[in-house]
Amino acid sequence: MRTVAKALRRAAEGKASAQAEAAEWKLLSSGESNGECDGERTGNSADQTVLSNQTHEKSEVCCGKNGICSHEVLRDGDTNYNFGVVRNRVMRKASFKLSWRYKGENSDQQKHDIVSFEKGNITTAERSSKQISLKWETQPQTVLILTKPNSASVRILCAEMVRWLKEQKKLNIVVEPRVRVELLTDSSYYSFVQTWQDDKEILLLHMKVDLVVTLGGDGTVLWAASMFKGPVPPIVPFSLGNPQHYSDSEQYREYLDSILRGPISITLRHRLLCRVIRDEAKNEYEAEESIIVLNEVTIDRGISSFLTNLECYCDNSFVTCVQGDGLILSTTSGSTAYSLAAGGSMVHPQVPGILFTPICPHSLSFRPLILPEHVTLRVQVVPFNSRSHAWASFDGKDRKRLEPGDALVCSLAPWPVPTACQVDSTSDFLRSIHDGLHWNLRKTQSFDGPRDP
Ligand SMILES: NC(=O)c1ccc[n+]([C@@H]2O[C@H](COP(=O)([O-])OP(=O)(O)OC[C@H]3O[C@@H](n4cnc5c(N)ncnc54)[C@H](O)[C@@H]3O)[C@@H](O)[C@H]2O)c1
Ligand SMILES: Nc1ncnc2c1ncn2[C@@H]1O[C@H](COP(=O)(O)OP(=O)(O)OP(=O)(O)O)[C@@H](O)[C@H]1O
Repeated sequence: MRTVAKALRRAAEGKASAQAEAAEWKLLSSGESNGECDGERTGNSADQTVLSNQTHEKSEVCCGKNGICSHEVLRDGDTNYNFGVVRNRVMRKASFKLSWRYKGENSDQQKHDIVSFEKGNITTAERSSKQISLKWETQPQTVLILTKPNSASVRILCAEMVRWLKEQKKLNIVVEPRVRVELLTDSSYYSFVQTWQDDKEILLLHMKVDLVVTLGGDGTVLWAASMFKGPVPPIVPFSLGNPQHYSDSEQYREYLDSILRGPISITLRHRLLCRVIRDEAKNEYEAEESIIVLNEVTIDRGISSFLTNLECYCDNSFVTCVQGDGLILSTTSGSTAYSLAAGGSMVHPQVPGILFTPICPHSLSFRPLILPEHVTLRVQVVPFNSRSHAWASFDGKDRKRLEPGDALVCSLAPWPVPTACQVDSTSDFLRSIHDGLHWNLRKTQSFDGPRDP
């Protein structure tokens, strides 16, 4: 009973702490933080074009009741190549507006009433065909390109794309330090490409980058999302496995052109905010740094041969005790990844919810669950009856050891990952399960044979 009471208290504290963290990020984004945004200017070394965290003087976030707006007021650098060298010219980061789009309608009509109580009758608004659309209000200026390492074809495509975006679209290009070195090894032409020197600068990327392009597979999108611990700019994933993008360079140019012009159909992919709370912590504020995942957080037995023994709570309610190889708490985007392999349902990424999927439970009746988006989940390694410790891993990375009594608290993060669609959310989801997973592929039954009279 003591464990239960303690866990319930911590679940409530966990939610408060996540909300506090969201508020902190809002402050950071609006430039009212304790000065972290206003760090010292990063020097512009001769051979390296670097980002500075000083460029973000002030940002305004404009979230009207109808739709979601983004306006960031930034201070520009003196050249196109370096952020934050001169602090006296004000530039707007490309702003955009999100609105619900209805099938057959091109207008910007927005509708937010999901439930209506007119004349005492409860009705729900028709919302099955909603597609979120992103419309640029000012032109994007800065693109971050992230690439899968060790791939010759990605490297070639990246060099070609950087050149085209710079020469034809006059955009500022930011890449990872590794990629800048690769580009400069190919040619000194690429010296205009920007990067960062210090990992702390990555924390401010969301204020400088209008668009992220990923060249790779799902793992590269996960990598891109993991770089943004708060708000995420729209991501345009170029999937290596998708011949549509790669058959010739004309096609990717056309696609990028349409993205830069807008409007773009996007999928808002929810993420999970996870915190590890050690048994000895006196309160939630002693939690370790939170981690945000796009696919899932997994608590498993690692190399131990013993069953994990995990006590699970959803808000104030006891859910169950997992005795098996472990548990996956997945987003709907992650539902087609590890959770699927463990028997979870595939869920459209726009469905708000958290998947609760056991890994090899030693029970005949443990079916996976899908819980609503607003809950806080708490998974504790049972303090007294566990034969071993457990391991938490985040999007398949960053494993953390959980001792008996340690807990993982997880809820939906306030910063989704907006990804550009090829067609629209639903077509893209269906195509990914057909092409990527060969869902329900079966030899067509032959025509000749027995029939109903
Ligand atoms: N048994 C399993 O299926 C299993 C085991 C471990 C990890 N994973 C998944 O791998 C992910 C990490 O990906 P990685 O690329 O860094 O590792 P990786 O290189 O080992 O690739 C894992 C595979 O999962 C696919 N994948 C990742 N996210 C997906 C998604 N949302 N929908 C459909 N397929 C997806 C990738 O395309 C890749 O083919 C983890 O988040 C986890 O979901 C799956
Ligand atoms: N920019 C990056 N820096 C470091 N690691 C990266 C980067 N981009 C991707 N990775 C890692 O490389 C691995 C493979 O990436 P990715 O999944 O994109 O390629 P893939 O496995 O060939 O694609 P697919 O999804 O088609 O199977 C992933 O584990 C990912 O975390």
